[in-house]
Amino acid sequence: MDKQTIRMEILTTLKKLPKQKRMSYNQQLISKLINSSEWKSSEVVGVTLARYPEVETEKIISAAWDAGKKVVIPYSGRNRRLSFYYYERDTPLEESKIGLLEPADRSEEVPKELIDLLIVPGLSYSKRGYRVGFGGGYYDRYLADYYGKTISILYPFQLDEQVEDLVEPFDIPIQKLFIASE
Ligand SMILES: Nc1nc2c(c(=O)[nH]1)N(C=O)[C@@H](CNc1ccc(C(=O)N[C@@H](CCC(=O)O)C(=O)O)cc1)CN2
Ligand SMILES: Nc1ncnc2c1ncn2[C@@H]1O[C@H](COP(=O)(O)OP(=O)(O)OP(=O)(O)O)[C@@H](O)[C@H]1O
Repeated sequence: MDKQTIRMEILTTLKKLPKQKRMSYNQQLISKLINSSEWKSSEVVGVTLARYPEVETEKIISAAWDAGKKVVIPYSGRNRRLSFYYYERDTPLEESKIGLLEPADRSEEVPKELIDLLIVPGLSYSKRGYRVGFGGGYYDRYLADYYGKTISILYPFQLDEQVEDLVEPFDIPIQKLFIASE
């Protein structure tokens, strides 16, 4: 199976997921996350503004703010380069070409050395933390010289050892996966 097929299959499954199930998974993930040492030891957390049917991140962002952490969100720039910016309740956003919400004011990029924890989005993962994302390699490029902590949060069906067969030299595994249980 190739990456494109995996992407389509997982997107289909995500879209079919009943609301109740989705809510219960999200609940589990947020509690696993906020009880983790990775979370507790981080002051600056990088996270995406997830869009349906991705795994939700809204409550993670609120939890970070409530815990007094700073949140940074990505902008997908030229040459598939990500840059991160502080995100607060009143931060102006704009819609990207593919419909993601991204920071409108990009005058002050947050250097990657300041980001303690990156919550990396993806569609499918192997146990070792290799991932298939939306394509583009934005995160692979960013992670190539990122030395902070990386985690991903996922629903049980997003774990797939077939991802191991698709690992390419530029792929960088996520350090820790938080997986909702059935
Ligand atoms: N919610 C969310 N935000 C995220 C990601 C994600 O997976 N989820 N990303 C995870 O990586 C980055 C953005 N990923 C992207 C992946 C593909 C394309 C894309 O297909 N772009 C079109 C058009 C771009 C252009 O014309 O330059 C293309 O490449 O054809 C854009 C961004 C950062 N933000
Ligand atoms: N460090 C890097 N330097 C240059 N090109 C890279 C690097 N990492 C990945 N790439 C390129 O980016 C593309 C990666 O696409 P892939 O389908 O693996 O993306 P993905 O991991 O699913 O997406 P994303 O990381 O955006 O969520 C490949 O074409 C690869 O050549």
